[in-house]
Amino acid sequence: MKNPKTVEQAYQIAKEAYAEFGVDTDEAIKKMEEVNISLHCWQADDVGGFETPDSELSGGGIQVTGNYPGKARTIEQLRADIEKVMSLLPGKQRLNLHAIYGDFQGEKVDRDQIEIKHFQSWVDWAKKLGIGIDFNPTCFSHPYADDGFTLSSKNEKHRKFWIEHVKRTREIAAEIGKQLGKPSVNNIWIPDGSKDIPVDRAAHRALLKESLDEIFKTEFPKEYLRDSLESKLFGIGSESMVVGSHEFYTGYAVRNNKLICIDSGHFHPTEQIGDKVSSLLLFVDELLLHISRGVRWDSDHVVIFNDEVKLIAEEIVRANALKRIYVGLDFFDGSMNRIGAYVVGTRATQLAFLFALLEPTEKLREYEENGQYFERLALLELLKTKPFGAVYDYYCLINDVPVGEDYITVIENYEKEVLSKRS
Ligand SMILES: C[C@H](O)[C@H](O)[C@@H](O)C(=O)CO
Ligand SMILES: [Mn+2]
Repeated sequence: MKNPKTVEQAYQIAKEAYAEFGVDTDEAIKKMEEVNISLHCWQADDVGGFETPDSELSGGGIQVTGNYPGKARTIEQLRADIEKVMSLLPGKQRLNLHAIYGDFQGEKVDRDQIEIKHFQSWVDWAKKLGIGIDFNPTCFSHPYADDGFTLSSKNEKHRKFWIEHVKRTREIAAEIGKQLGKPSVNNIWIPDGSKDIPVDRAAHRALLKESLDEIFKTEFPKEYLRDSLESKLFGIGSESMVVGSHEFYTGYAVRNNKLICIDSGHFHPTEQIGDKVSSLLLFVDELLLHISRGVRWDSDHVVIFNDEVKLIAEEIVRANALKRIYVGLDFFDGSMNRIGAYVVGTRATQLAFLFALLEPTEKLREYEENGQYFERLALLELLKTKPFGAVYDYYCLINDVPVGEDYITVIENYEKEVLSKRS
């Protein structure tokens, strides 16, 4: 176990190193309070949900691979897992819930029938923990989504069914926000798309617009509900067209004052997601992030502290926009200890924000304005070798959570004592 004295000493050295650049490490740690990460419930059970005891992800252009033992099979198990994850993370998190994770008590409740009563036990649980809850309609793993279309379906019966589902998720999210005293972000992502070259993109996009107009007819107070729209470039089985493209939702969100959700796994691999932040923030009030890691055709690998995530955090901090950003995660990996995956991914995201908060941005801007480009590049490079790990360790220490590799043993023990005993 890490010796707290050593952690403090390392922090003092780091504090001095950053002070040489005019950066106050205490202030950076304080600012981390504004980085309130929404933990996606679906990493704990491979996006199965609780509609039936054996619910599994199907379709939707997304896929979970791996069969590592210990996935959560009940609400109680999922809550225990999330609480375990939270006990290993500094700062305060939120929970991001999908509509298929209701407390249905063995009753068959179709998606167009869900109500707040199915989520009340989640709200009560969140109240106890003092956390907020975000929400999502689930427009996949359902027979009415099997043909690849939901809100943009040409089948009127199916389209109406999904419109009703999404309307209900907005009502539920608004009630969650009201009861918890923190707005709930209801993020709409639909899988609609086409494997091969479609000829009627226009009709599907017109239908999606019509469906959204109908869904958003009802207004809810902003302090209870935020509406967000998530685009995607392609999915598995929707390689040739996704109806809800980036252009579609950017246009819709700007015109209708909605949040845009940027999922970092949903763009072309050479696109820099961080580059989008300063543009979008000029035209929408707030953004939702789904921090993920795309690897080849998969958009949902466990987040690591890579250049992609670093740039996203840097651009948000440089734009002084932490208060306008909701940070969520979106990855699902069934090939490793799922609790470990959460902690690695969330800590990596926190590390990216802390790294950004430790940047001497004013100095870098000064170099840039003077045309001192070598100096700008040199400083950016030097920052990569500064002791930000010691600052993160100290952040963990003062939050009373395991420092550094200490969390690995805790998770191994949880696996031995809890996860391995699940059937
Ligand atoms: C389960 C989520 O809704 C889903 O991952 C969505 O956010 C997405 O990113 C689909 O690729
Ligand atoms: Mn996503």
